[in-house]
Amino acid sequence: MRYVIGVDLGTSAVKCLLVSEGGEVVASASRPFDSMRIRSGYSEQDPEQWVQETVHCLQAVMAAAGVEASSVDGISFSGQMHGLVLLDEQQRLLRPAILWNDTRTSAECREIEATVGWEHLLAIAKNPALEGFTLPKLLWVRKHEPHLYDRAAVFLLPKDYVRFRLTGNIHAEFSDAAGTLLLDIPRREWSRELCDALAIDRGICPPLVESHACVGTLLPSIAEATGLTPSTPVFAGGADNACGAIGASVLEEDRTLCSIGTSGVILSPDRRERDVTGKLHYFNHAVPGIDYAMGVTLAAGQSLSWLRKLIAPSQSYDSLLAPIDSISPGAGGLLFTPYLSGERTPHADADIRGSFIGLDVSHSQAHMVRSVVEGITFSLCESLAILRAQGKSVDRIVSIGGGAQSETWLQIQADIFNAEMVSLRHEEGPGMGAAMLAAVGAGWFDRLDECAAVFVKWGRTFDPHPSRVEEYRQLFALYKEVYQQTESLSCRLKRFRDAERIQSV
Ligand SMILES: Nc1ncnc2c1ncn2[C@@H]1O[C@H](COP(=O)(O)OP(=O)(O)O)[C@@H](O)[C@H]1O
Ligand SMILES: O=C(CO)[C@@H](O)[C@H](O)COP(=O)(O)O
Repeated sequence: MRYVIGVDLGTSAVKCLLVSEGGEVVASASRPFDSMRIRSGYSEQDPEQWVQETVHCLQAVMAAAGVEASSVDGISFSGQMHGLVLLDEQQRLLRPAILWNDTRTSAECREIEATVGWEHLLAIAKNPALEGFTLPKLLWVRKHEPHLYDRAAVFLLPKDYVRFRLTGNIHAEFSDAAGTLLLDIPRREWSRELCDALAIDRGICPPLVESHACVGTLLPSIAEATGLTPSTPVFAGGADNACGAIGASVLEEDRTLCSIGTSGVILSPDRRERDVTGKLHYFNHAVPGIDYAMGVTLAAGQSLSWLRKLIAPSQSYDSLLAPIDSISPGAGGLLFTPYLSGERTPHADADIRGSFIGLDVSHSQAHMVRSVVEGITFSLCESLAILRAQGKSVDRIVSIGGGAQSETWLQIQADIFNAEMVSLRHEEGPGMGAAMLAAVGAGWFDRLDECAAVFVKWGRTFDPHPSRVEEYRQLFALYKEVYQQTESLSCRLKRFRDAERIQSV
């Protein structure tokens, strides 16, 4: 039997999967990370911790599976998007990584828009300047930490840094590069025009390769630490949302994905540039020749993990969600907006913050949990509504991520989205897409759709229930008003939030 390994560098953890030729997960391992939030809006992680925990997980899957190291035909990666990792001439880290959910860069976003122009930016990078993207972070470091910026020789995205440390080779691939705002998406090259306009040395951008390209083999020290052989081929991989889509067989325009991890995503492949108006993100897929449109809720699963940590830290997600099944849509008149770290879609607003509206003395913990689950799903429904308004008919959605582990939540997704929800038989997350990129890179299959036909195994289907669809239609209209009503309040509360504080989440 032959195997491949998919590594998913998530925000809350790294997960490694050892996958057989039949697409079965033979062994898996996961190790959690913390994020550092030294101020409101800041979010950083230590890239060294990513490397250590990845090596630990690789060692754990090899030990658990007990397979010959020589039977592993390749490793590939999926990773949290947009994070900035800066290296000096000696390829040493200059500072902690600034993550996708860090929103300190509003001033830099305005600077990019003013210098490049909105239309021009959309023509080249296909996206507006958003705080989470990599380019504004680079400009922030240049402005606030010039002593570090001056020493920067190259920037990397999170999974590309881990892959570099495992192979010694520096690369980026298109699906993640698209989320930097420095890629000329139509030309598939780092944008000379954007670099020149913003006075960025194009030499700081890493060389670009395809997602299934072989970029080297394991360093001897890594092979020894993990139990793999130094000749194991390593393939570039993709952005976590692209890999999540691959692992769920969302490869063509007729499919749509809902992913609820730390963030939440509605993603649909696109060959026609239906949305390059900046309402949704528009990125290269890790599937050759196709792009995708995507809307992002910054704190999706994170809103639930935040609530659990506050009110029931010892409860599992399963037991936290068990009582919400007996509560009706609308959680007894309680609405939640998940803007815990600002928002991206449909409100590109770093200053908005979340709210519970309608708290009543009769509300229990279960009402709060249900309203958080509903609020996250309403937020994703706003992205879905944009896709539908652009003419995409969405009747069936594949649901992945931590949020797809709960049947109650899957039914709520069906009722709020008014679409049939399909889960995967084994919810493995984007690591499966990474394993599939390794399987194609290793030559097991010529194309990802051929691989998907073998690897992707469907789970249960959840149909929308007409009466609940109607109730949620009415609640969704109220939910959408909460942003309008709280926007100015959130803005005026900002100076109180900005009081410095140190915490880890
Ligand atoms: N059993 C569960 N039921 C419902 N939600 C869950 C469950 N397990 C995890 N989650 C949600 O999924 C989130 C983690 O999803 P995951 O895909 O593992 O995250 P990431 O890839 O961003 O690190 C948690 O924050 C939580 O909100
Ligand atoms: O910023 C985005 C997409 O634009 C996020 O989706 C990150 O890619 C993090 O993903 P998760 O850790 O939630 O999977």
